[in-house]
Amino acid sequence: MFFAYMFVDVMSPLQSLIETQRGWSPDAFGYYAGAEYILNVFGFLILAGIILDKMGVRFTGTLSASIMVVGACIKLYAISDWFQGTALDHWLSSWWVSMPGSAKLAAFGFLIFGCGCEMAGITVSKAIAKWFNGKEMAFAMGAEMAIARIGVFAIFSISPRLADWMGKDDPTVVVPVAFCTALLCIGLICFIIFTFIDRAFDKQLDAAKLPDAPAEEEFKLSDVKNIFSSKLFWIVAMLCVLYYSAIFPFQRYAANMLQCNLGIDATTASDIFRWFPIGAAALTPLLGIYLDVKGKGATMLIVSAVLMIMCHCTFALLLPAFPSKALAFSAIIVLGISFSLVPAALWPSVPKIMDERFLGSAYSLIFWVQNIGLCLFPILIGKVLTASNPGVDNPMEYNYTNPMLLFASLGVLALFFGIWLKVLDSKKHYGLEKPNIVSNTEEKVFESEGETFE
Ligand SMILES: C[C@H](NC(=O)[C@@H](N)CCCCN)C(=O)O
Repeated sequence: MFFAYMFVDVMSPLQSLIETQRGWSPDAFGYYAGAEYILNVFGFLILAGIILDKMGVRFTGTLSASIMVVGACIKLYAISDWFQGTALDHWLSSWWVSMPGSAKLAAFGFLIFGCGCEMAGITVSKAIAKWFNGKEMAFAMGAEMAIARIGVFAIFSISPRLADWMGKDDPTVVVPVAFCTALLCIGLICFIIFTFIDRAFDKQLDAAKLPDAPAEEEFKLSDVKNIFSSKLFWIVAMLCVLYYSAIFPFQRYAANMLQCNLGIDATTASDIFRWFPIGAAALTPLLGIYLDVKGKGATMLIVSAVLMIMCHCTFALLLPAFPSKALAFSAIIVLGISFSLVPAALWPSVPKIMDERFLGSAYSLIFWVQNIGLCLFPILIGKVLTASNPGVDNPMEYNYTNPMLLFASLGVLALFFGIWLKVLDSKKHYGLEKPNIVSNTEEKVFESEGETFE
């Protein structure tokens, strides 16, 4: 996931460079960024969850890592000089002309990569739930997410520098993308090694099972229907989509937003923004430990939404009026804290309320709803940015107030769902506020076939 998250954001600090070098407008950049999620939204993620529950972690993980490598290679080719001027480039550039051929093919590669990346995300969550069942699961998930966030930190730090590899006068997006593609190949090899370790772990689990233990229930397609008909599922999924839509799409535009508000170059903007994932990386595992030992998951979700609203309002209204690096830096750090609370509380809560046999599908359905937002919001933000800046050609002069207010409004809605979840939890005792370690020994709410959360 470290390498996958690096690849996801490798172009984020280079928005202005790709605009000047390949003619991608903010709109085109928005379409490219949203492409990561398109196939997932059109059902691939649901299929991925079913594959995961049917075929297991080892098969699905290897498949997903391979898909990421294929998608990355397509994107690398699309932005390379080799693709420029080819027949395919001419043909792709001949229709929907506001989206250059390179942007269309890069978006296609990113779409393939996105299928692998999300499939890998649910696989990793299910694998952690299996390996840490009854133990420090929230800490383990927090640590995994922290490693992924360090990937984002790393890529925001090195991407602009790798782009200058050939010299500051001749920057290129190809070197950073090629570098991350190579890392994905290493990631695939790492996962193949993990499959051997996981097989050995399964043997240990089988050996530890009592001979007369009841056979585990198999995953059934009707489980998907049951998950969909649950109110609690929808609250969790809505909270997830609203919150994450104000984070990941923001990440794509953040560097440029800082450049425009502070009048700084891409490297300086990335150097400020990279502390956002680092703050999240440092805190998520600690909050995971807190959740394992003390609980308070639903409260964490509420606090997180409040912090996010404050930060996006700062970027929308305060930073343009008081363009200070210190202010930008403080808001980025607070947003990092917010971004450690939701993941630390949300993902480890899912195994508390879902049965293990359809945990893959449960994660995939939440990811699916989330992906709809992650797909649409970069596009919407690109459109709002273009509409709010009529006649502005210089990518250093955009006014980001409206896009940032849109992100803040998502936070307000997420806050509403967080409060609803907490109220429901206190009435129906789902155990979301309880410590993780204790609740693992208690009965899951979603126990028997056909039963919904309530
Ligand atoms: C674990 C969680 N991941 C997700 O929410 C993914 N569905 C989205 C990942 C976006 C980058 N492709 C997280 O990172 O908190």
